[in-house]
Amino acid sequence: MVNEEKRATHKTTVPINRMATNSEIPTIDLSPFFNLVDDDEDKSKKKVAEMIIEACSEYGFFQVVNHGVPLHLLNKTMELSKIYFTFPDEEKLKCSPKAGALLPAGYSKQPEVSPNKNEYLVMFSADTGHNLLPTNPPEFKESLEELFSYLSKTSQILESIINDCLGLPPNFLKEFNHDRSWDLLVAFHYFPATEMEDTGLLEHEDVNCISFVVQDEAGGLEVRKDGQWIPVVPEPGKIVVNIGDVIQVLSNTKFKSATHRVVRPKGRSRHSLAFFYSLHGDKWVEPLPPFTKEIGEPAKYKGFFYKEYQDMRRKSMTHTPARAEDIIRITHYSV
Ligand SMILES: O=C(O)CCC(=O)C(=O)O
Ligand SMILES: [Fe+2]
Repeated sequence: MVNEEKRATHKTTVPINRMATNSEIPTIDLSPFFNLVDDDEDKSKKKVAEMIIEACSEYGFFQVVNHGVPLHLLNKTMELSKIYFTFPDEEKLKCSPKAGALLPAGYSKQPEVSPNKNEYLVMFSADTGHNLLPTNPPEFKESLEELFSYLSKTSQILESIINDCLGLPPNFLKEFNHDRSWDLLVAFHYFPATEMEDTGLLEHEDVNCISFVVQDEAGGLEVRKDGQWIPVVPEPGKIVVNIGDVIQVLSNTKFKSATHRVVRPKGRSRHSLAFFYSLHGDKWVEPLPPFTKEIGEPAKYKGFFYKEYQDMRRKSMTHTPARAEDIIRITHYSV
C-alpha cells in the first residue's frame, strides 16, 4: 500500500490526450545521407536538415526511415529479446552486473520500490570489454552486437547532421564527442499494467546526446508537447529519435530534450530496444559560445562533468525521491 501511495505521487497532472496520433511526430527520410539513389542530393539533404531543425527546436522528437539499420535485424533482435525475458530469473541473473563496475553492463530488474516497472539488459560497445551478454537464446548476443554497431553508425551520421543544423563548425560535435565507450544499448521488458497503475517509466528527459527507440506492437511511449501527452504509435521500420540533455545544454536550449514516459499496457508485456548515443563521462558540458556570448545571450546552464550529472540521475532513479519535483533533472544546472 505504501508503495502504491508513493507511486501515486509520481502521477503527472498534465492532461492525457489519448486521441492524438503519430501524425504529430514528424517522420524524416534519411535516405539522402545513406547514399540511396537521388538526382538532387544536396537539395534532399537540405530538406532533411530543415525538417530536423523544426523537429528539434519544436520538441526534440522525430522518427526516421531509411536509417541504415536493416529491418530484419531490428525484428530479429526484438524477437530474441522477447524470448530472453521469458527466462526464469536465475537464468537472467547469470548476467548480473559485476559489483563496483564503472559502467554496469548486464541484466537488472528495477527495485520493487521504484516507480519504474521494468527489467532490462544493458550493453556497451564490444570494444569496451565491459559486456555481460547471455548465450541464450542462441544468436541474441550476436544480434545485439550487430545492432549496436549499425545504430552507432547511424547516430554518428545523425550527429553530423545535427552539427550542421546547429550551424556549428564542420565536425565540431564529432571531435568534441570522439569516444564511443559510454554509448549503450538497452533491451527493455515492461511488466503488464496493474489495476492500480500503468507507469512503465516515469516522465523524464534523456541525459545523453541522442537516443533511438524501437518499440514492439504494444506501444506505450508518450512524448509531451504543449502540455499534452502524444502517444508514439509503433510503426514497422521506423526508429524514434530524441534529443538528450547534452545537446540541449550545448545549444543553450536551441534544440530541446523532450519529456517522455512509458505507459504500460494492461494484460500484456511490452518490449523495446533503446540506443543511447552518449558522451564520455570526463567531458565538460556547458552552453557553447555560438549560442551565448557570440550572440549576446546569457548561458541558461552552469557547466558540469557529464559523469557527475549521469551519476546523480542514476541515483535518483534507483533511490527515487518521494516527491517528483525532487528527482534530478537538467534544471539542477539551470542558471
Ligand atoms: O522503452 C521505451 O520506449 C523508452 C525508454 C526510455 O525512454 C529510456 O530508457 O530513457
Ligand atoms: Fe528516455
